[in-house]
Amino acid sequence: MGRHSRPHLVAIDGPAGSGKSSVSRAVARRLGFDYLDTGAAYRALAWFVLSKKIDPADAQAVLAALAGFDYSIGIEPDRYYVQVGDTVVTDAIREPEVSAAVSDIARIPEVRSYLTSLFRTIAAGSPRTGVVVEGRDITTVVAPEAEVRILLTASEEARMARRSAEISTQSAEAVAEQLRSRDRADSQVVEFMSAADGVITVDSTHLDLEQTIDAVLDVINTRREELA
Ligand SMILES: Nc1ncnc2c1ncn2[C@@H]1O[C@H](COP(=O)(O)OP(=O)(O)OP(=O)(O)O)[C@@H](O)[C@H]1O
Ligand SMILES: Nc1ccn([C@@H]2O[C@H](COP(=O)(O)O)[C@@H](O)[C@H]2O)c(=O)n1
Repeated sequence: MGRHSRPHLVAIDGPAGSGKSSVSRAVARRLGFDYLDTGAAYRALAWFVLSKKIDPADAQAVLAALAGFDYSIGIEPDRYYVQVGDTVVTDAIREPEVSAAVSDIARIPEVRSYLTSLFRTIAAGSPRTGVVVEGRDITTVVAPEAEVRILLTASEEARMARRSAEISTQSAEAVAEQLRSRDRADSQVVEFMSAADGVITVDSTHLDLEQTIDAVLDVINTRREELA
């Protein structure tokens, strides 16, 4: 595919377990777009900080560590990986201790502005015609200019049930409490429970994964027709 001036952006936000990653990746595949998982960078930084025995709540120490944070991510939907230095951390960043530490990292304003500019650089460098970017503040902070902006929601009950179906090493109650407390902490820093002006809500509570992917594709196609 030849170079172009700027890839089209689809911005998707939502709470933990709403289906952002699985839906965004599938949508990117169908559109021939790249897929940028922004939560992976916050998680990778949390992993990096923990690996150095730094307290994630110690903002000064985290910021000092940021200088040595050598991060890379695969944005092709079928070549997804997350790497810090020479270490592939694709699976390690999903471990419960990283999930428990990540909100402390994400509340540090300098971390947010550093990663926001990294996300913009990565998305702008995509050789494809578009990028689906997902996270918590993509529609509002990272890419408020995106052509299509979507808030992907689902009831708390549905999100907990989906997440606990994935995790066999912890009780459903423990998984639910972790999800709830992460959303509570993250909500103090960014707004992702209700849609900002111009952001379209897709509620997947009563949809299965395929239906949700189709609903998001419908929103994208309608919006792109409006803009054409
Ligand atoms: N509409 C849906 N119906 C049923 N299951 C779904 C649906 N959407 C997503 N899932 C499943 O729910 C789980 C959580 O989805 P996913 O990891 O994509 O959420 P997320 O919003 O990226 O979460 P997090 O922010 O915690 O990383 C996955 O197992 C996914 O397959
Ligand atoms: N745009 C974003 C994306 C993520 N975060 C923080 O990272 C955590 C992990 O995100 P997942 O999508 O992988 O669950 C999340 O809990 C937030 O703390 C963020 O702040 N902004």
